[in-house]
Amino acid sequence: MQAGADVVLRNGAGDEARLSTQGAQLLSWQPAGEGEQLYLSPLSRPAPGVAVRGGVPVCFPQFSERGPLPKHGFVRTQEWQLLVPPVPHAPIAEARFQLDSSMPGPWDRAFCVVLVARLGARWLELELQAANTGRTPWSFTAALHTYLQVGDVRAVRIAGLRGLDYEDMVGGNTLRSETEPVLAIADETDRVYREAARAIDVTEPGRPPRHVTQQGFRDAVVWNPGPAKATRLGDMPADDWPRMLCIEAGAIAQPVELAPGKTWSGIQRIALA
Ligand SMILES: O=P(O)(O)OC[C@H]1O[C@@H](O)[C@H](O)[C@@H](O)[C@@H]1O
Repeated sequence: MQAGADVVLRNGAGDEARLSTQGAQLLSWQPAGEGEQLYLSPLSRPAPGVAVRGGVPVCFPQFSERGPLPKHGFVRTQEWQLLVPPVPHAPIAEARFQLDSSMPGPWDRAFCVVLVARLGARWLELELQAANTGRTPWSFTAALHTYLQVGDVRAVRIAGLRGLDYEDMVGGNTLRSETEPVLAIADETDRVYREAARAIDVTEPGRPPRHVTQQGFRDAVVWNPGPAKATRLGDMPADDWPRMLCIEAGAIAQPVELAPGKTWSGIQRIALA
């Protein structure tokens, strides 16, 4: 069964992005004159309630398995409402999606989440807003789970993480400190870098460098399943692991507490050099 409707953003510079109303998930970003920037698994079969492997899934109100809800929360498999459709050829094309607790779901909190996608010339920004529309406080963790498309992850260099503490989920969940000025990926990597306020630069031969910044989100995740885990994912070709690299903006190590009537916002922006 078909899931979600496509929403296309086109700006005056000729850049294009495509999102789905299922999960308000960004699926494609193609700046004018450049190739596709996001990885989307050819084995992903969109269907109601099924997560799509690739693009930018929105993880809310739970990151990964750090709580009782389904992994990465439930909004990535829900149908969102397109609030403001994009205006074609504007200098910055924008679309706005919303999901709230008026529909019964697995989380008994009164909430409203909004995802704003903004497409500028050679940059793309996603903003996640969360509002407590009820009378009792609640807390959440969240992430914008960005799958960058890369030629070969083993040739990619990731700069900007040195000096940060990170939770190493591959190395038995230990807390370590990043000593490398530049990170290279050779095998499974699954790390939550804390207080990642600095820019992360992703460079590889034959592609313009990608400059990833974030606001509101305190943590950043670097994830690649590596060859062994990739064979167990089921919705991605096993030999595609070198073609993707997740650089995620997250509110993870310290859950965000939201009082009644309050709103939180977090942004991830990717710019091509
Ligand atoms: O397979 P999923 O549910 O989309 O999750 C993918 C990965 O998402 C990452 O954010 C997590 O750090 C990994 O631990 C996890 O495996």
